[in-house]
Formats: sequence, structure tokens, C-alpha cells
Amino acid sequence: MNPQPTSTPPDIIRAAYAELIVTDLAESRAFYVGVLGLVVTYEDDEAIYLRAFEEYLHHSLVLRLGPVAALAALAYRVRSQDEVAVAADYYRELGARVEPRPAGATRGVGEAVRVEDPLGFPVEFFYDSEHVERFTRRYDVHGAGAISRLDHFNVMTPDVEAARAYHEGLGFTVSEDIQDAEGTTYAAWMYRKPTVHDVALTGGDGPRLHHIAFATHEQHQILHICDHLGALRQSDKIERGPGRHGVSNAFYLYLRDPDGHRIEIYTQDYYTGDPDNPTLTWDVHDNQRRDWWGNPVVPSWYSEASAVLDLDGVVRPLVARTEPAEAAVTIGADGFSYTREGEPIPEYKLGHQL
Ligand SMILES: O=S(=O)(O)c1ccc(O)c(O)c1
Ligand SMILES: [Fe+2]
Repeated sequence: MNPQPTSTPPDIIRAAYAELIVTDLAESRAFYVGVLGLVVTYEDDEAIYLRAFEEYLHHSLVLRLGPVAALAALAYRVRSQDEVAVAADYYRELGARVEPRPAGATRGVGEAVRVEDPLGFPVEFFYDSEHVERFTRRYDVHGAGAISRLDHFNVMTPDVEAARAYHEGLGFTVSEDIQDAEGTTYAAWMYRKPTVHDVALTGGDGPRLHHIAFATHEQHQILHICDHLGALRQSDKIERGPGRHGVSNAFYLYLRDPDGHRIEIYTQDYYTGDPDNPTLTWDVHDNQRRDWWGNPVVPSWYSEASAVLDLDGVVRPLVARTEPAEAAVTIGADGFSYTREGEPIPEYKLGHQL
């Protein structure tokens, strides 16, 4: 790959939709529509096109039936239809595989381009998309757990510094990251829209999809989703949280869908739209970085993630991370290490896991 293209990168507005391969449409529909309350824009035997209540584009999530649960595409909206050709030229100069897509290749999306990016992810750039009813004020159909919009993608990749440079080349800016005293970067959050991130880079064997996140307006909507899953006796779909993130300051919940895809429900991060928005760097030993209240991060959150397809629909082989793994450098499961200058790290603290 050519790491430093000279052509102009596409003008990316935001993370806009994801296409996930699921192995049972009915089971997935029960989760994404029945529990999360996403709105069905269109469905057939092969796919379900979903949107959240404030969204007027055709979809922000496509669930496509397939034999292996995986990520089929992460899609970014660009600022105009002309930017789709800019994206194609930029990735051709990068030496990436580039596949133009005619209007309707994805239902509800106009002429677009899909690429295999330098990190191994299938990424689409589009502008034209069918407008559908925006349910912002349709309180008659919002559930108590109403989800407003798609917020971000989180991808697992072995070399976070290289992934950061690639996204900086696309015009993304780092809002927060996690480093150690030796300068190893464990994770970084990067934005185009004026919030904490459109994409987060998580150090680990990759390419894998760590999660996609939807935003609600209020914490009580997140709490209702937890209560709803409890009432269905599906508490096993709750992987981590609810809690308050250190990074981003958002209130969060992580769920696992019927195929194990991780979905975050997220609310109340902060504005990053001024040109001098400061980058916040966390120490990897700070046990409040991932949960502001110091609650432990379940090991599966660090180790498990969704497979990723290439543009032929074949699962991509993983590249192992060679730099230290975050879960390995914090004491035990997170929450039991703290960083206070000069203080000896205790053998264990209250609540030590056996
Ligand atoms: O767990 S972290 O506080 O690092 C975090 C912050 C923001 C996110 O969107 C996330 O998934 C995880
Ligand atoms: Fe997230």
C-alpha cells in the first residue's frame, strides 16, 4: 500500500451505516426490532434494513442473512455525490482494491464505492440515499428505550499507531487515546462529526469489528433496554455495563446480538467541533479510563469481536497484534488496578476476582 497518497481524501461527514451478516434473520429481528426498537425501512427473506428514530436516510444498519456472522461493510457518508469518485481515486492511489457500486447495489443507497482499506476492512463511501419518514416526534412508536441514531464504529486492528495515521490521512482527528509511559498506544477515538468519535481503534488481532454503537438521548432509555432484556430473561445479552465511560464520558451499555455481534448503546458524550479541540490521553494503568467508576471490564470485551469479510465475502485472516495487549498490562480484570503516582500497586483490592 502507498502510505502517503498525494490525492485529496474524500470529505467524510460521519459513520453512516453498517452491514452485518447474521445467521438467523428472525432471531436478529427479535433483538434489533423487538428489543432495541429500531424501525424497519424494508425487509425480505434475505435482509432487513433498519434505522433509528432521528434518521431519515433509508437505513443505518443492514442485517443480511448469511452462513457466517461477520461484518460486510462499514459505510461513511461523504459530503456530496462527487466525493464518491474522490474516494475511489484516493483508494486507487493507496493501492487498495476498489469496487464501484451502481445505484441500488444496496437497497436505498445511490452510486457508491466499496474498498478494502489498508487495515483490511470493507468500507463504503456514499452520498445519495433514499429519504424516508423521520420518526423524531413519533412518540406514538418510540419505545421507552428509543434509540436516536447510529453514532460510531469500533474496529480491532493490530497496529493502532498505523491505523491512527491512516485515519488522519482521511481527515479524522483524535479526541482521546490510551497510551503507556513507553508511548505504546492501546486505543484511539477519532472523529469527523463534532462528537468524540466516528471510529475507534482498539488494539488487538484484526481486522475484526469490535462494535457498532447507537446513541440515545437519555440514560433512562439505556436502563429500559436492560430492564426489557431482564423481563425477557435474556440478561445474557448484556455483556458490559451499564456504566459511565472514562474515555468519552458517555453513559454506556454493551450488548451481544444473537450472533455475538457487539452493539453499544451510548449517550451524552461531548462536542469536539472547534479546530483546537484538545486531545485527552489516558494512562493504560488508570482503572477509570474505561469505566469512570472503576468497574471491571469483562475479559470477553477485550478478547471477542466479529470476523470481517473481504469484498468477495470471504472471512479475512487475522494479523496478530505484536505490541502489548491492554488486558495483559492491567492487573487482573480491569478495575483492580489503579494509577496513583508513587503508590505501590496492591496485591489486590476489594472485590478481587478468584
Ligand atoms: O471503554 S472506554 O471508556 O474506553 C470507551 C469509550 C467510548 C466508547 O465508544 C467505547 O466503546 C469505549
Ligand atoms: Fe463505543
